[in-house]
Amino acid sequence: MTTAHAVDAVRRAEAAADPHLASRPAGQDGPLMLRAAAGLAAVVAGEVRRRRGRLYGARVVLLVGTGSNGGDALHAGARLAAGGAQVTALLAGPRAHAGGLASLRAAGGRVLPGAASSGGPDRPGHQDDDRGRAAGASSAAEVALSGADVVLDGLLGTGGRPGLDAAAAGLVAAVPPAALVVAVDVPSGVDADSGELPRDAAGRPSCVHADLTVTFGTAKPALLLPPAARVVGRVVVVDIGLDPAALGPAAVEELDPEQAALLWPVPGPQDDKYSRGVLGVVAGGDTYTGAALLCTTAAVRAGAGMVRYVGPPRPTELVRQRLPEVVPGAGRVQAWAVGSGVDPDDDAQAGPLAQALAAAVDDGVPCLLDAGALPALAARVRAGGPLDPEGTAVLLTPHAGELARLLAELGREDGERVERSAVEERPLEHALRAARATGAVVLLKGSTTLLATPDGRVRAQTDGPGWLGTAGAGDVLAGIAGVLLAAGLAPFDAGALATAVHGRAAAVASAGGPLHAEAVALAVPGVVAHLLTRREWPA
Ligand SMILES: NC(=O)C1=CN([C@@H]2O[C@H](COP(=O)(O)OP(=O)(O)OC[C@H]3O[C@@H](n4cnc5c(N)ncnc54)[C@H](O)[C@@H]3O)[C@@H](O)[C@H]2O)[C@@H](O)CC1
Ligand SMILES: Nc1ncnc2c1ncn2[C@@H]1O[C@H](COP(=O)(O)OP(=O)(O)O)[C@@H](O)[C@H]1O
Ligand SMILES: [K+]
Repeated sequence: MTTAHAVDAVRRAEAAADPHLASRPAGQDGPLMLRAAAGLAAVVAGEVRRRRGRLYGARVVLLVGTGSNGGDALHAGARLAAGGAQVTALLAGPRAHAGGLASLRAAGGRVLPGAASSGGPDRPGHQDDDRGRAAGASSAAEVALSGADVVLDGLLGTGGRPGLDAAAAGLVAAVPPAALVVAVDVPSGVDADSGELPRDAAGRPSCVHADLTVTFGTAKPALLLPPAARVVGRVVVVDIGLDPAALGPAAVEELDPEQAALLWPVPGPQDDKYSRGVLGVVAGGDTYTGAALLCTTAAVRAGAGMVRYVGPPRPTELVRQRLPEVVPGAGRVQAWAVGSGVDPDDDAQAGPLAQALAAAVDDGVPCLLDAGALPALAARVRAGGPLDPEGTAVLLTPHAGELARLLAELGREDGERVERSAVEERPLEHALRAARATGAVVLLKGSTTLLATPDGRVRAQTDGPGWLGTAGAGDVLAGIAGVLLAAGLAPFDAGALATAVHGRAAAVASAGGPLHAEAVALAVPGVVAHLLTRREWPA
């Protein structure tokens, strides 16, 4: 499991690991920063050697803010300079970390003012110009950056307020596209705890876009969470000697292949189709017949003991023709997956949908509620309050637009409006809110899919290629997750595992090019076989 811890928890663990942390005089840096810098330098040196053969002569530019994040970059820069790299530090602020500066200078590195508006490294360069645009980099900084092979972003770490000031933004804008951008601890500008990306006046994310993030002790939540996950690149965690017990429980988790393989239900000799789990599907209708096919195909391919399809004659006939394994009509099930491609005004599907919801609420039958089933849930919660998370196993699978509508529906009496854009900008806040308000586990779909429980546990999965954003992909996810619910997995596990397998199946179906939703469903058995036999995802 990849885990991330909140900034507060990291600070407590750092204080526990180094009791002298707060009292050390400037310039005398303790073991934690020196380990962080050593680990950072080793990762960067390895990456440079992989790319250009050797570290000697590589042009490394450090973007240095005023805090300890800049200190890490400067100490790492000193090590890289000692290894033969040409290292230039560009100072974004009026001061920089004393110990780091001394060590870089001693190793032969250069130190330059970064911002155009600053007269020297000792003068502030923070003012926005009168239109609020970035102040731009100094000409010396522009020259240094234009030839950089590697840029280390040490502007802001866990002590940073979200967003870049004008001086920092000017430096970041001058980073050449070909340079390898390595974020120190977190890409500067992101909100380390929430994963939110502040925007500049033109609406663009005001943060560093990294190819690689080297983080210390444990990942920070933003490295796993949407929307920040898309600006962090590959994440490498450097061990700096923090005690896991001092870190406490993770704020965010991501399933890795070992966990996924352990969770995936494997039938034994004692099993039959009923013990493995029967999934009932209420999906599609006379309009969206495809949703019925995609959801049931995914369920069959994900290894359901049995799939029952409930719907009007036209989709039922299509399912019967294409999937001889599927049993038409309602009956006993171990879980329901309902709502994918169901028009909330479809009278034919309203009855089965309501029955599945009632079975979930009254009898605790596990239930996935997607798309067209979400309004019925909102109505149920408005009438009867949140579901009991102990007595029910309900997984909601909205995309951002559906989550906005669900929250608006739940807050209708208060006249609340929730825009899709607000969910996209602050997905963690909205997913947690929906989980608390409904008593269900919320799976918020997107390029990074977020899972939140009513008691505040969070997982984030970034497994699929952008090609997965295609019509019907959500119906396939519902089929996979439904099978896992029917096999007895808790909604939080079923949702995360289904998301991971769905994303990896999309990668296989895509092989770098376009895919269609059915191909994702068809790729599921191969991905699961690979996972179970090798404990890793297919390449
Ligand atoms: N404390 C420790 O034990 C360790 C800390 N480490 C490093 O220290 C970092 C945290 O250092 P700090 O707490 O000094 O914080 P930062 O280095 O993140 O920055 C804090 C400084 O930046 C200024 N600032 C904050 N937001 C700003 C913004 N938006 N624009 C301009 N200036 C802004 C603040 O006034 C402050 O001077 C970590 O991310 C990590 O890189 C590592 O060396 C590992 C050990
Ligand atoms: N940019 C993206 N990168 C990776 N996966 C994505 C991206 N956009 C969407 N997805 C995934 O594709 C699926 C789309 O589901 P959904 O929005 O319900 O579409 P539909 O209703 O057409 O099936 C979700 O699993 C989502 O996580
Ligand atoms: K940084």
